[in-house]
Amino acid sequence: MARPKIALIGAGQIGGTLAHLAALKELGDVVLFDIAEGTPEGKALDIASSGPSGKFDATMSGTQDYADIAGADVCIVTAGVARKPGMSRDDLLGINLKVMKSVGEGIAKHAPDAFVICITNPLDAMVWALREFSGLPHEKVCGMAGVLDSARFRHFLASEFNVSMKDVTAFVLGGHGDTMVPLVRYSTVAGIPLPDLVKMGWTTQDKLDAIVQRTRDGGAEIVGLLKTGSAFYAPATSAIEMAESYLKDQKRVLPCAAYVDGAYGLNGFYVGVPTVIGAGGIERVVEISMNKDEQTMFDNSVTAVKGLVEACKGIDESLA
Ligand SMILES: NC(=O)C1=CN([C@@H]2O[C@H](COP(=O)(O)OP(=O)(O)OC[C@H]3O[C@@H](n4cnc5c(N)ncnc54)[C@H](O)[C@@H]3O)[C@@H](O)[C@H]2O)C=CC1
Ligand SMILES: O=C([O-])CC(=O)C(=O)O
Repeated sequence: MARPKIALIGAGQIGGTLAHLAALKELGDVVLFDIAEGTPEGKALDIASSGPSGKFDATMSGTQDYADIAGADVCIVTAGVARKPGMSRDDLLGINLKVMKSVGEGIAKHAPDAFVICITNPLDAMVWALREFSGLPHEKVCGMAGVLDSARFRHFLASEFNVSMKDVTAFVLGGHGDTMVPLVRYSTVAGIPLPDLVKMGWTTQDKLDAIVQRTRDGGAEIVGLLKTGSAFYAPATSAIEMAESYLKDQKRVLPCAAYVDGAYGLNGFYVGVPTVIGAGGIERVVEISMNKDEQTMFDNSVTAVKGLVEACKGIDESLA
């Protein structure tokens, strides 16, 4: 059977890391697409040359021509601009919306059967716009954010408790912005919910609150440290987890920005929710019950994303 084809639209920091991870995990052959001449070709050659020592079989190529993504099984989109210190993700909306238009049209023309994972920020509005521009089925277009935000939460919790990250579960829902919703009640160590761990004296409510806030600020913390761009190792690893679940029909339960139509009282809206990812794409949106506080936080986050979607419609009339 032929290897799957993975098209990476954007060959910058995340795109290059995605290509390397896809190769090391032998998920398929990789095509890197970027408007910056030489960048995708150079990264493809560099990663391909790591194959003999990395011990993988995968072809790598770089291109500026959308025709080369033809027949891709998965497209992961990182094309656009990343923020710098002092900026919010939302400041990227105008510039990255234009990029989503050309990417959406390119995918629609050359890889209409692909499972598309958008990473470009501001994530929830960009994945909505990318779906609109591409016209692909909603279940085949999603956004990566919840896996990353949950991974950060798990990392901080594991450090606090001095336990393996493997035994920590966490769910972060809502939009990928300041209003994201780390769900403490649904986050556990070996199945024990965090509120119980506070009662058991493993940590204090104040420390847990600080970890929740650090999770919300996780992207900005790294932007402040790097100064020239934003996080890329963890974002790429998170998207690869989603791509792998699709390609291998693993049916992983992963939080991602998915089209929600009916669940959570939403009618046709992209926001971070738990999903099942398998060969059908987003096969299911998992609706969990929320208490009053959680619902209020989720509603605030939905309102923030709605504002960004409206801003997109104001910029590009074809979206209105
Ligand atoms: N959803 C999430 O959780 C996260 C999202 N991000 C976002 O991902 C995006 C990419 O981040 P990085 O890879 O660090 O940025 P980067 O600047 O390293 O790479 C972006 C690449 O996109 C290319 N590009 C620009 N316009 C293009 C177009 N029209 N067509 C094709 N390629 C184009 C650029 O030449 C550049 O190589 C940013 O918007 C960033 O904010 C970053 C981290 C996490
Ligand atoms: O913070 C940023 O600009 C990039 C991002 O979305 C993240 O790392 O969570």
